[in-house]
Amino acid sequence: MSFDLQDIPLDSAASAAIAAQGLEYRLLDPGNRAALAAWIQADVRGFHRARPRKSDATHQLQVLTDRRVLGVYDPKAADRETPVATVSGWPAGLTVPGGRSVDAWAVSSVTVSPTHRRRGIARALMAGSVADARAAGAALAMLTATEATIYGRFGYAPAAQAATITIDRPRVRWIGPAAPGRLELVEPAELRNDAAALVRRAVARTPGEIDRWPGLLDRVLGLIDLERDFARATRVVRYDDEDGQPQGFVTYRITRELDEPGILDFDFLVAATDDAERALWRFLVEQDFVTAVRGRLRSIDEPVAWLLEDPRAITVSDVVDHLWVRVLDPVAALSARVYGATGTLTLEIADPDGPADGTFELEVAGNGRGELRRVDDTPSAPMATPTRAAPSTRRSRPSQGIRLGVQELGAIYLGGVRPSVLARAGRLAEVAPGSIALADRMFASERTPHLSIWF
Ligand SMILES: CC(=O)SCCNC(=O)CCNC(=O)[C@H](O)C(C)(C)COP(=O)(O)OP(=O)(O)OC[C@H]1O[C@@H](n2cnc3c(N)ncnc32)[C@H](O)[C@@H]1OP(=O)(O)O
Repeated sequence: MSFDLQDIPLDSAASAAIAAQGLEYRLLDPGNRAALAAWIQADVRGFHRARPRKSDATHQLQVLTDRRVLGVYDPKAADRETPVATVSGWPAGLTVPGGRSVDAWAVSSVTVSPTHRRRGIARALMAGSVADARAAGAALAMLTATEATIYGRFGYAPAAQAATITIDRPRVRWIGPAAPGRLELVEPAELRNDAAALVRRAVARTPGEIDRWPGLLDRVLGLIDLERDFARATRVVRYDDEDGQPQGFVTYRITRELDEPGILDFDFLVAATDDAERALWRFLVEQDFVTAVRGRLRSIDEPVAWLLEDPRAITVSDVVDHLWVRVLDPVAALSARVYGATGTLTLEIADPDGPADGTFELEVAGNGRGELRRVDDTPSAPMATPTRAAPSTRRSRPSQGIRLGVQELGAIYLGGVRPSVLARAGRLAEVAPGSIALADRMFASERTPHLSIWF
C-alpha cells in the first residue's frame, strides 16, 4: 500500500455522528506540530499515563508523521486545541500462515476523554477507522486492546494470544542442542543497523507478527534518551551464525537490590533462525546471580519447555488475547495464507451491514495455497456499524461448508483457534457432516500465531 494517508477523505458517517454531539472530527496535518503535540497529551491522558518527557514527545511526534492521526474537538471546551478523543491508523503488513504478508490497517490510540465517554464517540471513531482501512485497500483491520470487552461489537476477534513466561533460574538445566554460532554482547546503538533487517526476517517467520514502524527499534534499544534508567539498564546480546552473520538478538534488563540476585526481564527476542532462537533462550536462562527470567508477550507455544530438563521450571501466566483482527475483504485476506490441508469449503459469513458478509468458496490446492471467491451475488455492502454475528438464514449449499460470523472468521484466520472449538461454543456451524473437521484441518497453521509487541 503506497499512497498519501492524508488523501483519504474524512469519513462522512463518522463526521456526522460526531457533529451530532456538537463536536468536530478532524484529520491532523502531519506538519502541524502544535496540534500533534496537543493530540499526544490527550492520547497519554486517555491511557492514564503520565505526561510524556520531552524526549518521548519528540519521538512520538516523529512516529506520528507516518500515521493518519484523527481527533475529536469540543468547541465549548476551555482548551479547544486538545482533542477530547483520539485515534490513529496506518497501513502495515501482517504475516499470515505460509509467511506472506497481507495488507492490513493498524488501529491505535483509541481514547475518549473521561469527560466525554459513553456517548458513542468511540463507536464513531471505529466506524471511521474501518472506512479509512477500506479506502486504503486493507484486507483487514487489526489492533491490540486494553480491555477485551470493547472490540467484539465492532467485528474484531482475538486471533493471536500472548503470555508471560517466567523461568525459575535455579531449576534450569539445558538439554537442548548447542547452537553452532556465537553470542556477542553489543552496545544497543551498535545493533541499530542490523536490527531492522533481523526484525523483518523474524516477523516473516511468524503469523500474527506485524511490520515494525520506523522508530520502534530506537525505543526498544533505549536510543531515544540514553540518560534514562531504561536505556542505561538495557543490555543487548546478538547471535551470529558459524559464518559470522547476525541471526538474532535479545534486549534485556536485570533488576536487583544490593547484595541480592536479580530478575532478568526481556521483551524483545528476535530470531531469524531456530539456532538463533535456541541460543538466545539459552543465554537468558543460564545467567548467573539471577533468580528468575521473565519474558512478556511471548508465544503460548514457545519451544523452551523442550529445551530444559525440568519443564516445571517454566510458568506460563497472563495468557491474553493480544492481536485482534477484523476481516474487511475476505477474498484478499483468505487468499493470502497457506492452509493445512487441501479441500473445498464454503464459508457463509455473517457480517450484517458489513463488508465481509456473503457466501464464499475456499479452494485449497496441493501446495497449500488457497483461493477464495465469492459465490453469491451480494454487492459489497457499505460499512455500517457492525454487530455481533447472527446465524445465517441462507440456504445451505450441498458441498462441505461452515456458517460463521465475521468475528469467528477473524478468530480462525491465523490458525490460533480451531473451528471445532468455536462450534462447541455454538458460534460456528457446519452445513454437512464432516465440514468442521475439514475446516479444522484446512485452517491449521504450521506455526502458532503470535504477536510480540503492543501497537
Ligand atoms: C486499539 C486501542 O487503542 S485500545 C485502547 C482503548 N482505550 C482505552 O482503554 C483508554 C480508556 N478508555 C477510553 O478512552 C474509552 O472508555 C473507550 C475508548 C474505551 C470507549 O469510549 P466511549 O466513547 O465511551 O465508547 P462509546 O460510547 O462509543 O461506546 C461504544 C460501545 O462500547 C461499549 N464500551 C465502551 N467502553 C467500554 C469498555 N471499557 N468496556 C466495555 N464496553 C465498553 C459501550 O458500552 C458501547 O456499547 P454498545 O453501544 O454496544 O451498547
